[in-house]
Amino acid sequence: MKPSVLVVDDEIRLAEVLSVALDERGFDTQAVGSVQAAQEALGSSHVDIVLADLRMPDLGGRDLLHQIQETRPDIPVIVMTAYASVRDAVDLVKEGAFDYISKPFEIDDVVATIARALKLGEMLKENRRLRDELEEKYKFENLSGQSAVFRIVLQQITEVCGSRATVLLEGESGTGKELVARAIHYNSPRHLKPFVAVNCAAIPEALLESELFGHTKGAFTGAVSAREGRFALADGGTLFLDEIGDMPISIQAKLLRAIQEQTFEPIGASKSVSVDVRIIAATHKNLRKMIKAQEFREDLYYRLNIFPMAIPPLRDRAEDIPLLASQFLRSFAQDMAKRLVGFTPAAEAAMVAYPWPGNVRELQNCVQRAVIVARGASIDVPDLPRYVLEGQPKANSPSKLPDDLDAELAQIERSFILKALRETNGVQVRAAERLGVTERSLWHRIKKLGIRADHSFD
Ligand SMILES: Nc1ncnc2c1ncn2[C@@H]1O[C@H](COP(=O)(O)OP(=O)(O)OP(=O)(O)O)[C@@H](O)[C@H]1O
Repeated sequence: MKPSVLVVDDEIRLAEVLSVALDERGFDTQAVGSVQAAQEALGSSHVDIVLADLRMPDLGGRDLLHQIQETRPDIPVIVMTAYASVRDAVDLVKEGAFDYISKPFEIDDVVATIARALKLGEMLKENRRLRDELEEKYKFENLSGQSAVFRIVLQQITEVCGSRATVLLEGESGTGKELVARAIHYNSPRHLKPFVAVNCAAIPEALLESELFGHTKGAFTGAVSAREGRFALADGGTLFLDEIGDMPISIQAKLLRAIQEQTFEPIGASKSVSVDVRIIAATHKNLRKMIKAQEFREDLYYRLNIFPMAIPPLRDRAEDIPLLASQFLRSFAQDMAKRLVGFTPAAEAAMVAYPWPGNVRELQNCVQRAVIVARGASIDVPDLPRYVLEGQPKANSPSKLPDDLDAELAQIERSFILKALRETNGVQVRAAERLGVTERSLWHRIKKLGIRADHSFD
């Protein structure tokens, strides 16, 4: 396809002459006489490059440049100007125009400038494609779950994503905290700026301060050159501090100041650096307990805990397991080019009943493995890792296979729940505690199994 050029000049004759000359050089050119006409052309046809006259009587080249930057940032704009206005054209280049050409111009110069702009345009389009892909990946529709507890999470993301509020995500490992953090960022006004993640548990204490705040050249042995920290890299965007509970107490004061005042000194620097960074922190540890044990600063906790979100463990939203599992199945089967239609009811029941201590990550790994080993059209019980099945309370005689696994598992679950209710005189909070599940999870199971509240529990 020929590269398409839009020429905008109120002296329409000039625009047309240029257009003919460019067409002869292999371009597909349109000539229009005003900014409004240019906007229409941009809206209705394919345009790679815009050549706009700086001065036009109604809206000028500057207005058009700004509009294109807003709406079509991947289209480079070349400004055409009379010699007397070169200064203004230079200003427009500073404001983001690709280049300027001064009238009267040689057509070869124009073609050379367009060729350079096209290269840039291709790069911008590629960047945009990558960014769209990334945004698509973290759009929060990609956070799957329809259970009531998970809907609360989705609702909270909607509430908080538009603001700059610090978010504290609390939840077990593998529950999706990082995915939630990304969903908040990519749905916030900061989405075009970086999302920078730091796993505080994975970086040795001696390096963490420099990793976060950067250092000057020679600040310490080994600092052979200056390095920007993650705070500076996240400027304008979001800094995700994962495993904040593992942040050494020695760095917590500096972190608190950086969050509070949005300034910090890189190691070895005498001047402060100012940034504009939104913080999302995550932890699987109980920070309140850590405060009591003097392992976490209380002031930092309050600063982080502006908008707390509890990300539920998978066992508390067991009704989401089939949905998540089939999504993972589809994606892994596609990656491995395998034809798999789904799970057998028995395999699904086994997954729903397993408590998934590693949460969604563990489920994802389990499905991946099952997709690899599956030989039939559906994933069946033997395709699941043994631990998923062994995670179930064992049947009376493990060597005897049940004829109906679903019914067998339901029966086992039912008898344990009844036993727990009996031992706690029907007090569900205490029965849930005994069974190591939340009250909500127990309630769902009671409902699913049809255990009546007035049951005698025998
Ligand atoms: N609701 C969800 N829908 C789809 N995929 C999910 C969901 N929650 C988590 N995942 C997937 O599960 C995996 C673990 O999620 P993530 O890394 O966000 O968890 P985490 O809580 O940050 O874990 P850790 O505390 O161990 O860092 C990821 O591959 C993620 O894509």
